[in-house]
Amino acid sequence: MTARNFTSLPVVDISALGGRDPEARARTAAALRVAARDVGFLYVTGHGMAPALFDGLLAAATEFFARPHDEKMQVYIGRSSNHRGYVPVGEEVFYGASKDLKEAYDLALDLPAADPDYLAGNPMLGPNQWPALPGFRERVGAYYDAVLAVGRRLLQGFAEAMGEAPDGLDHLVTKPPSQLRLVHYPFNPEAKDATGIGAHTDYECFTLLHVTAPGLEVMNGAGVWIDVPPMPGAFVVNIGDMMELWTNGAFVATSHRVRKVKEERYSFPLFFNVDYGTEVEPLPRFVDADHPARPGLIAGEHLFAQTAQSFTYLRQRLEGGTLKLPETALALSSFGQEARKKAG
Ligand SMILES: O=C(O)CCC(=O)C(=O)O
Ligand SMILES: [Fe+2]
Repeated sequence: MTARNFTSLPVVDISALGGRDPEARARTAAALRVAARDVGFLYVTGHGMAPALFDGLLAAATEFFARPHDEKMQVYIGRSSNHRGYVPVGEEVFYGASKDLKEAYDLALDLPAADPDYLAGNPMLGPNQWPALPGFRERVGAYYDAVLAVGRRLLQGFAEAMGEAPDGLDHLVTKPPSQLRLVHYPFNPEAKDATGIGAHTDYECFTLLHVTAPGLEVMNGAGVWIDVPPMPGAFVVNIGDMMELWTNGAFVATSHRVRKVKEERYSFPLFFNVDYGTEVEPLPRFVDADHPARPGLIAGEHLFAQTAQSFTYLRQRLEGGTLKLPETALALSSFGQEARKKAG
């Protein structure tokens, strides 16, 4: 078995990140580098998040998804200009045209309505749409703040793993379009062939995922789907498109999917991103004659372009001409193993 033909995920304890012991930090960064290069997915322990935050998030999500459809549609994502709110079953269609069997509630950094980027029409930045459920905003907001702080520490570990100074990327994260999704996969015994979520890579730097049940599968270098069961107390972390690009493909944005669920399932990915306007291009140390630099991208435009191609309400705005894709927009599945397969 070569390292890229992994059959399980590495586990990395990140408690040394942000600490005072540079050697322990460097060992953590080295472990992150191996995991990012050989697998693109890992379990992260030692993150320090209190269990009550997960419990509060799950309770809030359970209450929200149990509300009647009409009530959830009061915060329908298509009512927002910055991609926040309720995503009903069937709204999202991934590459390969699988209609996912899931509903979601999407939020991100909760900016004031007076934020200049929001007022200027940025499609990803601005305020959240909050449902009128007592305690929802408090519990979900507390989780968001805590997981984003873990993400900032992890970014320092990945920066060092890429050969940068640990704080070398911090200045790129001042107002990031880092989205938290509350995803509910209902159990449907009738569904014969529905995937929970079609195969894809994540569009940001990396993802911190908390799930309640098995179902996630990741593709290894041989194209074989590997099960990723939840590990209690650990985050599942995966490399996204931006880190694949910074490393010119040395780190892999590993394709993943959720197969048809055998039980009701909740999942909570936090997609950690850099600021909307960040120009991401391969770092020079990853470029040589055998590895020519891939074209760069604007982080937020990439996120928006990918999102706009997979959400029905945005595709309708594109078709209706009220919305335009950025000029640099790539097709879906331009990263990860699927892209490698397409390239032959
Ligand atoms: O539900 C999961 O386990 C993964 C969800 C996911 O991959 C995503 O939302 O991007
Ligand atoms: Fe994903």
